[in-house]
Amino acid sequence: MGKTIVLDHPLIQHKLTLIRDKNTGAKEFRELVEELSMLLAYEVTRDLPLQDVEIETPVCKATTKALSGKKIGVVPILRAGLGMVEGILKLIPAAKVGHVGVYRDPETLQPVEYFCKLPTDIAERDLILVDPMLATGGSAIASVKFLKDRGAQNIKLVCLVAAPEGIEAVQKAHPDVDIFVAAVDERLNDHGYIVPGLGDAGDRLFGTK
Ligand SMILES: O=P(O)(O)OC[C@H]1O[C@H](OP(=O)(O)OP(=O)(O)O)[C@H](O)[C@@H]1O
Ligand SMILES: O=c1cc[nH]c(=O)[nH]1
Ligand SMILES: [Mg+2]
Repeated sequence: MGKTIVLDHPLIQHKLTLIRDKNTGAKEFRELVEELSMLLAYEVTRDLPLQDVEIETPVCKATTKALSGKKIGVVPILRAGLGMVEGILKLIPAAKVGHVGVYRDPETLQPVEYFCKLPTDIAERDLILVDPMLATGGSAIASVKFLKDRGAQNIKLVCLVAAPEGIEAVQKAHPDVDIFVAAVDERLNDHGYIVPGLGDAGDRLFGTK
């Protein structure tokens, strides 16, 4: 079974409260999602491999650590996942970015796939799949399958707010995928929205409501 890691650092909890507030406008919402993504990325990349490098400090020669160059891919689930990309790229600028387009049908809540553009060497990369919201889990499950069908083997799912139902569904469908979240909320409402949640992340990021 994949692990679910809840990242409850005080800075993360504080910024989450700000984006949950319905009075937070699109500009501040976008900035906070970027900052939160950066804070999550710090923990998500904790297991990146290092190698010894020889350098010379102003004082002496030294053997120190540097990233060994593991290939990473960041894959946002369109649209809302786009809001998380810049924050992660600030920490790992060499990562390549793939895009998976999935929206949730508002009536059936079933995921509808409409776009996919991935780096050609996707199978060699460790992937960080990002979406602010994990509700029923349908979109994330379909996106992980998308990536696996194209050869991806090592996928981490990174979300801001998750419902217990969504976590359980992803763990069941893809037990090899670890999930990193800033908060696990109470439940889903009758319309499949996370309670208390933050509303529709895509609409709040892009001002489409
Ligand atoms: O876990 P699920 O029940 O599948 O719901 C979560 C999905 O819903 C939202 O996307 P939405 O369909 O609103 O598309 P958008 O990002 O284009 O707004 C959200 O960003 C997730 O992708
Ligand atoms: O609460 C929710 C559920 C799905 N998608 C969102 O953007 N928010
Ligand atoms: Mg949306």
